[in-house]
Amino acid sequence: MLEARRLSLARQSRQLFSDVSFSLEPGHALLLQGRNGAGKTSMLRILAGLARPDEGNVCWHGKVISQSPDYLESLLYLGHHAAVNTELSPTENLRYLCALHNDDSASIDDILSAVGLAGYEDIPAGQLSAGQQRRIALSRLWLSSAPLWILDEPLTALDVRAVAGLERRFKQHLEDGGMLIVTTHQPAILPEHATQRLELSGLDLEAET
Ligand SMILES: Nc1ncnc2c1ncn2[C@@H]1O[C@H](COP(=O)(O)OP(=O)(O)OP(=O)(O)O)[C@@H](O)[C@H]1O
Repeated sequence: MLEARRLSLARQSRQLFSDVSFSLEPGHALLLQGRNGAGKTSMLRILAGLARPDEGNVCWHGKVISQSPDYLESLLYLGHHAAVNTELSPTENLRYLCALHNDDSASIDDILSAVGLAGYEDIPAGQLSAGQQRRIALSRLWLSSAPLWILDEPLTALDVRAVAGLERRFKQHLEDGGMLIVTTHQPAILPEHATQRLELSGLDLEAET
């Protein structure tokens, strides 16, 4: 189980969020919402252990994540600019990812087909469209066995078919007992019954309206 305990963060003398707590159980998703600049990415980075809050902490199975050596192995984090080597083809990018995940069993062709890149396997990623490059990055979701996925705007640049494929992958991950924390402007992609919502108001932004 993942627990956020009384998280607070200020940036550029603005309080982004204050005293935020939640817990996430296996099989459940958390949808993080809020307008531009509200602090969603900042929150995701804290939950992934990439940044520290001003106050509060994040616990994984009851232990603070900085003292939980297995946390990073349990986590798949995909940021805004998910890493894709633009000089390598989709197949080569996936070979590299397989090596990273110590996975020699994955069928690269099957994964590329699942993410809709059949026919583009051997073209350098730099010559592919933004959405096709995004699909390469998202193929990590087919490779990883990490129980906790933290994804920052994963649907950016994706077309309707790719979004549908991702929706199926999310559903399967949750049914397998995985957990998902995600920011997206298309909340319908998440199963309603297994999803909790957390709205970040970007506290001082409220005063601007
Ligand atoms: N490392 C940093 N140093 C200073 N300010 C930062 C830093 N990271 C984020 N901020 C500021 O914190 C605020 C929240 O940024 P954040 O990226 O978390 O928002 P967001 O909700 O993800 O926005 P968007 O929907 O536009 O992606 C912004 O005003 C941003 O300028």
